[in-house]
Amino acid sequence: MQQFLVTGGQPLQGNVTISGAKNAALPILFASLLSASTSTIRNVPKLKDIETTIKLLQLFGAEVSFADNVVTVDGAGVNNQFAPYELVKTMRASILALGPLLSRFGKAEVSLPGGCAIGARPVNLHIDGLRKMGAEIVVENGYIKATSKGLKGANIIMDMVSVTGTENLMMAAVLADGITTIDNAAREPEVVDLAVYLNSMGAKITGAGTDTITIEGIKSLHTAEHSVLPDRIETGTFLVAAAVTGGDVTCRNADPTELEVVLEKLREAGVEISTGPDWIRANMTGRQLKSVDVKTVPHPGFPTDMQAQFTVLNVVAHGVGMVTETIFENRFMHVPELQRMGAKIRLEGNTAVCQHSEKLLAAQVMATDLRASASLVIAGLVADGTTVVDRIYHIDRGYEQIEFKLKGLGAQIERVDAS
Ligand SMILES: CC(=O)N[C@H]1[C@@H](OP(=O)(O)OP(=O)(O)OC[C@H]2O[C@@H](n3ccc(=O)[nH]c3=O)[C@H](O)[C@@H]2O)O[C@H](CO)[C@@H](O)[C@@H]1O
Ligand SMILES: C=C(OP(=O)(O)O)C(=O)O
Repeated sequence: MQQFLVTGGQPLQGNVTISGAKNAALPILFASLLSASTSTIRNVPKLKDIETTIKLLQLFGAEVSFADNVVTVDGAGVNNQFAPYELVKTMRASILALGPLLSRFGKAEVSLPGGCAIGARPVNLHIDGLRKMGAEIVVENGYIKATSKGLKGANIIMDMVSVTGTENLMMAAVLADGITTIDNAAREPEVVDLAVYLNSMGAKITGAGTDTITIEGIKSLHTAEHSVLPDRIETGTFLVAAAVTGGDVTCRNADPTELEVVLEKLREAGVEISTGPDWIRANMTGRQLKSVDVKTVPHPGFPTDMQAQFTVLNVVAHGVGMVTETIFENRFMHVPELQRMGAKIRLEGNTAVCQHSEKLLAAQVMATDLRASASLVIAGLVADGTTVVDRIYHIDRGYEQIEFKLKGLGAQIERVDAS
């Protein structure tokens, strides 16, 4: 197992290039299963989750190549609709195989993803929506077994806003007979990027980015080319790292329109934020960080995937900041680890009350999930001494070459094999 050794004290300075968004690339790769033609997808980040997805696509019978952040998928040979637990358990987004396989082949068997560190994360909304479209679904022996004699368009009202739920149903509806509407749909930029990709393959989707998405089913999809949108969470993570280290960082290949709330919160925290069409600069030189209250909600509100990073920001900042998590029931696993570094945080229900902590001190800490890992690395960048972050396979799920990017900004961080 590998660890990061992070030595604090260096303000981050310079430019960093943002990768394509994991949470857009994953559904887009699964969507390529809907077509028997070849898709070319650019700006795909080289991540563990992408490797897992490619393994799954190959297992289904697709021909896939991945080089220089470009993936090509030829779906002509897909002849297997079984997603085994061994692969699914490492990546929840594997559930996104369900809609496309069922829609194109009339059958799919996908392992239940199971719970994870941040919460139970059930998939009932995916299943209910597909049933509304006429699928027969049983859940037994840990697998979702779905069949259909041809999905039919339906009016689906989602009980809760679900990102992958919306994506799964949107993909399934593309080849269904008739018109599907998804109400209370997720409005995340990654949902929009998936719709843009599907439409470039010939799908008829309108309303993505609003809470009602309409999909007119068609018979088949054709070849397509698409470039994945920039990763707003990776961008936000680097901006927070710049803020807490008192640095000056410009994120290149970033999209400021994707993370307006985060930028507003950073401004409120005293960070000088400037933006251009494809860059965002966070300058903290000579400024004092102030605590901010954040509450996670579905897009366009404050993203849960930035919550752990803002917890660290509030520990470094002056004042008391309340971080409230409303999306996942167990997304404060980073708190006890940050406390080991001297962070003054008190958990009150689903709120972390974060107090300015004079000094963070290096410690051995354990990453428990993707964004928790990012928060521990950020804390290490400001702590006195060398922090050891264990279980960094979590961070490799979602951050492309994070240590090289951080080193490029002057950080002291090394990847080592755990002794
Ligand atoms: C691969 C991907 O895109 N992952 C993102 C996606 O996860 P994901 O799509 O899994 O998250 P959801 O939007 O589905 O989850 C939101 C809430 O709805 C609940 N729920 C969801 C589905 C369901 O069938 N039943 C149910 O109760 C979940 O437990 C959670 O409490 O959106 C999350 C919320 O922005 C992000 O943190 C993840 O990074
Ligand atoms: C929770 C996340 O991802 P996933 O849904 O893939 O677990 C995340 O990206 O922060």
